[in-house]
Amino acid sequence: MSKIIRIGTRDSELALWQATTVQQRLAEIGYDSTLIPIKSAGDQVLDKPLYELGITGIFTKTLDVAMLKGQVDIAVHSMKDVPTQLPQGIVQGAVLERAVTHDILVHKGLDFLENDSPSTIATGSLRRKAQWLNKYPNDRVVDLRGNVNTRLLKLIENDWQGAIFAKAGLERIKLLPKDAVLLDWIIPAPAQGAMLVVALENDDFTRTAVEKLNHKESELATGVERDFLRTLEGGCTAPIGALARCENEKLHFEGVVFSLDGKQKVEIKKTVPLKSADGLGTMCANEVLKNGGQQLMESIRNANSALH
Ligand SMILES: NCc1[nH]cc(CCC(=O)O)c1CC(=O)O
Repeated sequence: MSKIIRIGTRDSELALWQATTVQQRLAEIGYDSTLIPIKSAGDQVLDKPLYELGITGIFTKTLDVAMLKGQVDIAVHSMKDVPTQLPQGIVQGAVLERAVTHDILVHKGLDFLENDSPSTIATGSLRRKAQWLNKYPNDRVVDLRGNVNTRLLKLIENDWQGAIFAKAGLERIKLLPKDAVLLDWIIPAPAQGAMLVVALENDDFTRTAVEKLNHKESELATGVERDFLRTLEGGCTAPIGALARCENEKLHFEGVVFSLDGKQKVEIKKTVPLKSADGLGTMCANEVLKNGGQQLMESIRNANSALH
């Protein structure tokens, strides 16, 4: 039996690039597909910081609903935007080979790094904010929302020295400035740089097709990072970073949770043989919780609930 696979996607340039990539990859292995762009709630509310909206999965929910209603067969997501708990009936179909994982700084000249006066850096991410303030405690971090294109425009329009982006996102839509600075000291979001295809659990035809796009090492690394996040977060948004890399049959992991002001952190680093990487994310999260992470997460939860 053959059918045309309907690919649900957000309608931002980045999301469309990612969905088109999946469409091409499916075509290469003999499957026809069609793109169905759908506006997500996360793209519609632009005047509030994401963490104030207090919902995880704001970018993915609309597509989940479309899939559960039978309007699309798969959805393509930036994996870091996908909640660690997938909705009932929806499963991970494939993790595509991961692109660069790190953040970069887009700026208007780097003189601000040398002089002593405080700079203003824009980001909507608690994780980026906390890590920037940890390194540059005198700087000001302002909120920045919208899709990648919108955020680049806002940087140009405002009197800020720079803004932080995922390198992978800007590369994909060919908007990465040549002089952007790699922020390799910022630990990325769990699964940053990876694309996830989700499918319906009971759709064997589509799952068999999509499975062929899965990249084993990317699946393993992002799985460990998301286990770390899932164990720590308890459903709330928090400044959590995690990065796993596979190298020479080993998996290198680092994970961290920061206080909102970036002043405190609890981190962990571990290297294990690839074969025994399975429970690593959960184990590392439990160690972080034991070493002060629990108190950090509680104060973050209290600050979050004061917002709502
Ligand atoms: N939060 C939005 C988002 N989700 C995924 C990407 C980029 C691609 C990726 O990180 O996989 C971005 C943009 C950004 O963080 O600058």
